[in-house]
Amino acid sequence: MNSPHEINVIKMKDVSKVYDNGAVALDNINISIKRGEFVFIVGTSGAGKSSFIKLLLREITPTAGTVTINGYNIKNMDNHDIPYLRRSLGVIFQDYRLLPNKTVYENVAFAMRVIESPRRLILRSVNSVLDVVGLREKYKCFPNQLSGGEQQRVAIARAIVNNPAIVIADEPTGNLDPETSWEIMDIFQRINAAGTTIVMATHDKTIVDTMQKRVIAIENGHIVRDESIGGYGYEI
Ligand SMILES: Nc1ncnc2c1ncn2[C@@H]1O[C@H](COP(=O)(O)OP(=O)(O)OP(=O)(O)O)[C@@H](O)[C@H]1O
Repeated sequence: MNSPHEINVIKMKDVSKVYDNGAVALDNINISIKRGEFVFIVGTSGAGKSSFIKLLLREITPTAGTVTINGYNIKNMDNHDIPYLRRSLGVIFQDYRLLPNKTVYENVAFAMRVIESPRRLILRSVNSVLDVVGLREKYKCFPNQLSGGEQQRVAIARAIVNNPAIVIADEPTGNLDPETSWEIMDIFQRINAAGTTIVMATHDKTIVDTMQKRVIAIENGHIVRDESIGGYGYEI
């Protein structure tokens, strides 16, 4: 079922994830994230953050309960709905994951080619998102000719080029120095201000404490805190 006007773009109801070896990564999680929210996911190592993110990306399915993303129940989806779900999500990782032998332009355009967007639309959209991340002049560069921060900006451009409802970022500033991290956060703020929901897992205390956004803290597979304006909450 696709309900693009649903207010909750992410919903987890009584969700548990138990891996094959018996490890309980998530235990009875209940959350709703509304369209346009900016949410930090925090927690100590092994708390369950990656499992939470993997559920959102449908890399794993819940052992129990229901995960609904942009109106799709990720567990019992029709095959023809899967590309639509993917299109409603933009994903950014700590290690950028760019294609090394493609230029900046081609890395971003690739996300549109795989969904068979028309060439003219690709040209217009890629130029427009390269403007958003401030990399229009570097469109011909290859990833190894860019700094870490620039590579992450390409990854952001690629994540947003298909206009997703939700951007999921897993430790996007984990490899970056503080100043560059703030450049990335400025871009996220702008994307969020334009209406995109952002869910970001992070260990960066300064960023979480400064941004004053919703914070969901996970510990031992449980949500131990969910504050609409929160802080990091852990000593580092
Ligand atoms: N594929 C797997 N098979 C078995 N157990 C797993 C698997 N992935 C994670 N786990 C276990 O599930 C629990 C939660 O792990 P998860 O990776 O979600 O934590 P995390 O909060 O992302 O940690 P980190 O911050 O270190 O990445 C841990 O006890 C982990 O050992």
